[in-house]
Amino acid sequence: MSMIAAFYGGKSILITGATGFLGKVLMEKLFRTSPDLKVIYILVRPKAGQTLQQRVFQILNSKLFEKVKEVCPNVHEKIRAIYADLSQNDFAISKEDMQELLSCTNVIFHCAATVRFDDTLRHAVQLNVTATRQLLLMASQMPKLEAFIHISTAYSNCNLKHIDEVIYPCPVEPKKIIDSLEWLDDAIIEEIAPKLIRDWPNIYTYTKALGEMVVQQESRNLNIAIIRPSIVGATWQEPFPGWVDNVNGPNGLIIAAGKGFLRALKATPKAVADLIPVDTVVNLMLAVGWYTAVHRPKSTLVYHSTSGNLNPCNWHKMGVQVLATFEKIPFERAFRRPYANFTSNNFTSQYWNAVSHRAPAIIYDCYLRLTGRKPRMTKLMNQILRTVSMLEYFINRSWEWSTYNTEMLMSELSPEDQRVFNFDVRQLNWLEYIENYVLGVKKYLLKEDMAGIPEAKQHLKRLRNIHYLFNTALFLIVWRLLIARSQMARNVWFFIVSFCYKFLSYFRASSTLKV
Ligand SMILES: CCCCCCCCCCCCCCCCCCCCCCCCCCCCCC(=O)SCCNC(=O)CCNC(=O)[C@H](O)C(C)(C)COP(=O)(O)OP(=O)(O)OC[C@H]1O[C@@H](n2cnc3c(N)ncnc32)[C@H](O)[C@@H]1OP(=O)(O)O
Ligand SMILES: NC(=O)C1=CN([C@@H]2O[C@H](COP(=O)(O)OP(=O)(O)OC[C@H]3O[C@@H](n4cnc5c(N)ncnc54)[C@H](OP(=O)(O)O)[C@@H]3O)[C@@H](O)[C@H]2O)C=CC1
Repeated sequence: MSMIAAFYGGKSILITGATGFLGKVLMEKLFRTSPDLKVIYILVRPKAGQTLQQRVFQILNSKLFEKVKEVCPNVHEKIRAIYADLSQNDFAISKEDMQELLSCTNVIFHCAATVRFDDTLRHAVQLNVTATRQLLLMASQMPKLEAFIHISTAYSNCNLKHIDEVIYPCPVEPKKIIDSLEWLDDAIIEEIAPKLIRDWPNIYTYTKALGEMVVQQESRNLNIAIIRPSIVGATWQEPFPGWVDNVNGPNGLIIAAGKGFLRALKATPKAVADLIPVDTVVNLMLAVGWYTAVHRPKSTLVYHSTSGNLNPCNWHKMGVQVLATFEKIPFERAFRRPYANFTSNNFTSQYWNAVSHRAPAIIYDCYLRLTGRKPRMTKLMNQILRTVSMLEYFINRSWEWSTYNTEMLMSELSPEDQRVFNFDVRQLNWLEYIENYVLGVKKYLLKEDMAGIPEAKQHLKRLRNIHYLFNTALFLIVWRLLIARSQMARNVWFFIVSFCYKFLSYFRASSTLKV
């Protein structure tokens, strides 16, 4: 019997960010392994014209939840969506809902955040810092609360090279920042933002670091733990391999590469690609929830959910496997054949951007214009290059994350819990994982049918022929222009032609002699 699964039985669990990538997988696993849990409260806002109920309905009816519905047929009754906007005072939760949350919650998983790298400082602080403080305040008024699990990121201290499982202080107190944002206007905030974030690469990682400090300062006598995942990727094993549902992090790049838009990347091939499957992170979260509630560690423990320390894979290996998978299972209607260069040199990277990205986009847009259609490729390419430039920081560096607490927890689990809540990334086979990942992107993100693979392969063959034809024509045009203008080029040309002619004559003569 799994002790962790039993622990969540009969519990009321509050999840923020349940509609996000991590949150959905967390709910799925909770319902599947502890179907006798009492209720999962989720704080949700209406979005994209959908009501709360419609959003929950959509999640529960997705492929991700197919197994859950077998194990826990009354899952609809066990999920209680509460209207909340985490960027508002008191989260804009009604009095009655707040009362219920305060009196019933046993465990909190705080996943909600803005993960955009370019968010405004005001919004990112509201969500990643102030909302965390507000939730901690609520938690301190919950008499039945046993554990508060805060999800941060392994990159919250990416200004350091070696990162321990401790909370590092930020140069400016979070409280000072929260207070000053109340009276500063937006223009001034954006002006001071670069000075505040110093050597953090973006507002996201900086505000996540502030969020951790808030957790430390406002922990009161709560049982709190912090989990820091690195780059969260598709599911490894559960509920099935390769599930993924948004374009963040590597996902968007895999699409861009598979569709042939992205053919060069400024990356350091030997740098560690610290990906961690989302189900591994969720298993660790549930184990940490149990451990924090049952063992009540004296201080706030930080757990790294990273792979580089235990089972490293670098960007070169990852890139090669991604490309190999595109060969086997290509994406449909690719713009160009998937191919890529990793370069760590600025100049070469600019060159590849011009030749491999911008030029084909401009040529294609000319073609669209000539055929009376609206040009769109240059805009799309600019968008992709902007995204890539935001991610470049993370694919050109390596970090060392210590994992003492995570390993300690692994050793505390019973063999059954180690199996059901496996977060031992040493067992991960990267090649298999990446193949399933790319397949998952194709199936669950692009919604492409496997039956379309032969046609996709045909399309790639056509693209290869167009590529050869285009290159040959380009070569001949350039050469013809050179010959017209330069004596030197003409001499070289005559030399090559006469050499070929002599070679052919010799070859013909020797074969005639043999006969
Ligand atoms: C010797 C070597 C030889 C090598 C040979 C082999 C070479 C092989 C090479 C293979 C080529 C490459 C293959 C790929 C291999 C894998 C590469 C993986 C690289 C992975 C890099 C990952 C780095 C992640 C770092 C994460 C660190 C922190 C982790 C976290 O804690 S949190 C989660 C991270 N958060 C995010 O990822 C959010 C990032 N996104 C943003 O901040 C914003 O979206 C934005 C990028 C700033 C863009 O903002 P905009 O307002 O301009 O646009 P908007 O958001 O509205 O989106 C516009 C459209 O763009 C789409 N889009 C969004 N994100 C991405 C994305 N990541 N990739 C692609 N496209 C994206 C979005 O969907 C919109 O589309 P539309 O709706 O159609 O308009
Ligand atoms: N994905 C990754 O690679 C990594 C993620 N993390 C951390 O994991 C956590 C979850 O990330 P992930 O699931 O990927 O992110 P997503 O962007 O997929 O999910 C974010 C969640 O936060 C919710 N949210 C955002 N703003 C509000 C708001 N104002 N009110 C209510 N809810 C809000 C979103 O709700 P809605 O659906 O309404 O937008 C969504 O449910 C975050 O704390 C992130 O920092 C850490 C390391 C890596």
